[in-house]
Amino acid sequence: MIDNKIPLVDLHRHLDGNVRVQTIWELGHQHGIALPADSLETLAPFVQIQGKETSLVAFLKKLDWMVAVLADLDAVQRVARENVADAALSGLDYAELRFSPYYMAMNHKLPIEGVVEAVIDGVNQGMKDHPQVKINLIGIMSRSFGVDACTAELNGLLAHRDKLVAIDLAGDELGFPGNLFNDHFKRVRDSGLNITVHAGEAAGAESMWQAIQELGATRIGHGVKAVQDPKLMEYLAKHSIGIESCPTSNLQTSTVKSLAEHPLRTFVDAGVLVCLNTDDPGVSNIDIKHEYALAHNEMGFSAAELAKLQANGVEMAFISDSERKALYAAKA
Ligand SMILES: O=c1[nH]cnc2c1ncn2[C@@H]1O[C@H](CO)[C@@H](O)[C@H]1O
Ligand SMILES: [Zn+2]
Repeated sequence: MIDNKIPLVDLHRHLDGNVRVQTIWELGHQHGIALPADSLETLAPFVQIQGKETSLVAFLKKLDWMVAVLADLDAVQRVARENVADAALSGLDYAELRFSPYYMAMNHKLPIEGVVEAVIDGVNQGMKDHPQVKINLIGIMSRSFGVDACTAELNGLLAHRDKLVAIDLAGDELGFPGNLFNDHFKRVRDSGLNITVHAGEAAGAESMWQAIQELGATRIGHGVKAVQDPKLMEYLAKHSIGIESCPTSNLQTSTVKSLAEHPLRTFVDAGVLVCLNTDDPGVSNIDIKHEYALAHNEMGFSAAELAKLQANGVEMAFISDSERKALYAAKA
């Protein structure tokens, strides 16, 4: 299902949505944090989706235990390091790991900038241990905690601007629309970082227009609702706005009722640049190969079409052309 001549990438992957159940268990015990279950087996359903949730916000609750155990910066570093190991083990050549330092810091009042540094350190250690995978980091502003929290979060992220490739906006899209964050993204544009925004997931196509035209997004996370707006579809194709598609996540958040309703095929037919991603692999209990298998077995994509999706991911990556060439060269 995977073309071995094309680099395998995952561009939409939350580091704080990928904490191992075992790690939650160990950190909880190490730091005396009361967990909701008394064995690994009974803990899993609290942090992994069973079937599907009724909404995005319900899905996002599963991540809460993943950050509840981040009692100190060592814990943050460990989780970042393990994320690189997980990416390597799942066969990825390149991944963009995104994380929300405010969300990771808030339970134990860790310093936001310290969390950013601990993530960077952990990822660097992970890359030393697993040199077959190259990682870049995307900083997230978690919109669910409001405008001021996002300002503090952005301050912490921009202090390490040179260690990031982009900034994202994630969380409760319906409750906290993108226009609340216009000023934040003005700062991001001034910093020169790339911009990707979660949009058209819980809210409609208008949220994607806002992300592109006002926030300056050049990639969109999910973008499921674009298919309701033919003008937007045309715009996405014409301007090569990349869609980071995450089919399993879309099912589990009830963004789509079934895979038959998933817009991946519509994007491809309309000439929109789109790639496959995991979103929150720990919460969904999947890896990237699962998404390719799903597209093949349940959504009718041929091997050639999967290869195109795989290559789209490389094209959409926030890397230079020489880095893109190096990724391909390593596969030759
Ligand atoms: O699928 C998603 N849609 C929107 N927000 C998400 C999704 N997955 C995780 N987060 C959000 O990203 C931050 C942690 O990286 C948290 O704000 C979490 O709620
Ligand atoms: Zn996401």
